Amino acid sequence: MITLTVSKLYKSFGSNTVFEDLTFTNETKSLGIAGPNGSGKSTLLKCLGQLLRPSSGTVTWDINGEQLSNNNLTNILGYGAPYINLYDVLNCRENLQFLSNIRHRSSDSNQIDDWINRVSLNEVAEQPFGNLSTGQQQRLRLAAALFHEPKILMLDEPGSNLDAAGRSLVADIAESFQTPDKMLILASNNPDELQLCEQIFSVEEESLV
Ligand SMILES: Nc1ncnc2c1ncn2[C@@H]1O[C@H](COP(=O)(O)OP(=O)(O)OP(=O)(O)O)[C@@H](O)[C@H]1O
Repeated sequence: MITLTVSKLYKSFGSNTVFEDLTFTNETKSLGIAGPNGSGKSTLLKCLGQLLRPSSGTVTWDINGEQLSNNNLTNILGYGAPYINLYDVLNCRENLQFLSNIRHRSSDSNQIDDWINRVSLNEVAEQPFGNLSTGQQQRLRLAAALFHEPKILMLDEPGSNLDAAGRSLVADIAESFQTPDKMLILASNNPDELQLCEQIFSVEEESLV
């Protein structure tokens, strides 16, 4: 079981306070982060995923009752978002292979092919990322977040630019995280995506709703 504990989290950019004193615990398998444009969903998700340092406060991860050593999420986190850039000049397979190399994992080649198929990019697998359509790029971002089989998955607006089949893929991915040893955190202002989650945190109301 994974437990996320957020305590007195505060983040500002200069004089712009995005949120202050956020305190909550999530033990459910899937947490949605809701709120209108500019309310701080991405900023909170980045703080939870250690992409951004909070101005103050703490984010703590416990797995099966034990705090994660150094709170280090590196090998257990998958993060998919429009602002996670892949390399334009590398093709789909090369981008995933590059990520695998920097994670020092040698066992990923089957997962790479598997995920390229699962996101239906097999026909463009040899195309440079920069030549893909925006929806195809979003599909590769999902594969990049998932092929190393993370325990914690964070998705920011996962359905953006996706067609009906792509949105259904996101629902399948969310479903696959509904097990006690995993946690999905999904930031969105799309009610259909938020419905995939067991519990919702509103950044506007600064509380679980
Ligand atoms: N790197 C940054 N530097 C300065 N201000 C920032 C930065 N990132 C976000 N902000 C500000 O923080 C606030 C929250 O932005 P954030 O992107 O977290 O909102 P959001 O709820 O995810 O919005 P959207 O629904 O449009 O994606 C906004 O006022 C934004 O201008």
